[in-house]
Amino acid sequence: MQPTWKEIEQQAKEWVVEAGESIKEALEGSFQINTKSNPDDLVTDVDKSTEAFLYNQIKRTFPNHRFLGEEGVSEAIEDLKGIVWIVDPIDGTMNFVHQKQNFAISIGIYENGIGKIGIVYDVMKGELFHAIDKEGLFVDGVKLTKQTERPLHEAILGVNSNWLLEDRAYQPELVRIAQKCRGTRSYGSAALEMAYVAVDRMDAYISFNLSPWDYAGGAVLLKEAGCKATRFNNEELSFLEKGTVIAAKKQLHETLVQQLQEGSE
Ligand SMILES: Nc1nc2c(ncn2[C@@H]2O[C@H](COP(=O)(O)O)[C@@H](O)[C@H]2O)c(=O)[nH]1
Ligand SMILES: [Mg+2]
Ligand SMILES: [Mg+2]
Repeated sequence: MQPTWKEIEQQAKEWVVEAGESIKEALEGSFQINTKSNPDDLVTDVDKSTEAFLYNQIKRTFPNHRFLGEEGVSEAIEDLKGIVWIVDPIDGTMNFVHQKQNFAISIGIYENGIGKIGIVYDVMKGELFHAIDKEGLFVDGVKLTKQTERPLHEAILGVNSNWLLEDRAYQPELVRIAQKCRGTRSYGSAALEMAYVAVDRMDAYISFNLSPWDYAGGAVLLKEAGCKATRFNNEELSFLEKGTVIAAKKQLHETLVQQLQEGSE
């Protein structure tokens, strides 16, 4: 008999907490640090061992489920058919290495491309953001029901200052948006920043260059919070390709997409 989404979510939550304990132990010792696409794109053997732990648990327990992870522990996948676990074992590796905090384990479980379960676990704070499709958003088992829409001038916006300084597409529009909002914040973990929008600690999060595993978990949390997460051009997020992300309360999302589109015309 197929497990229920509740049973799958419960199992996934247990695994992320167990993985978090191993990550905390690793932080007390030494670990290997390497780089990937550029000198600032860090990866450690803890990222890889965490992904391997989650992959092995999933394949042992749900053998017909598929896996898409950042560190390539499993074979690559070209489609989202069936049930796919999209996993970032440590989102915010730079923070893990430099700060030993402000990082998360992120899991999005998708069925034929539709988000069914989202889990973002702040390992050092022990804060677990979780959601099942159509069942609401929870933090550590407590359901969140309140979401406040705020206009741009009253909004806290999650944006990395790099996007405002570098000569990038949309840079003038992003500067104008940053000038209009109440304040900006940057935590260096898309998974955490999308969870913060979902639980109303920020009103929007904007980023270039994110991978599906950075946002697959947060996208489900945001859907259950009644928020919206799309590409800058309002197209749906792809869970197979990198790209831009705007995650926000619904009305603010519309404002932000409009302001970005106005500038790009
Ligand atoms: N300043 C930049 N930050 C980036 C970029 N791409 C992603 N990010 C942020 O870092 C983490 C990377 O995730 P990890 O799993 O590799 O630690 C991601 O969540 C974003 O917050 C970038 O090009 N520049
Ligand atoms: Mg990541
Ligand atoms: Mg990662």
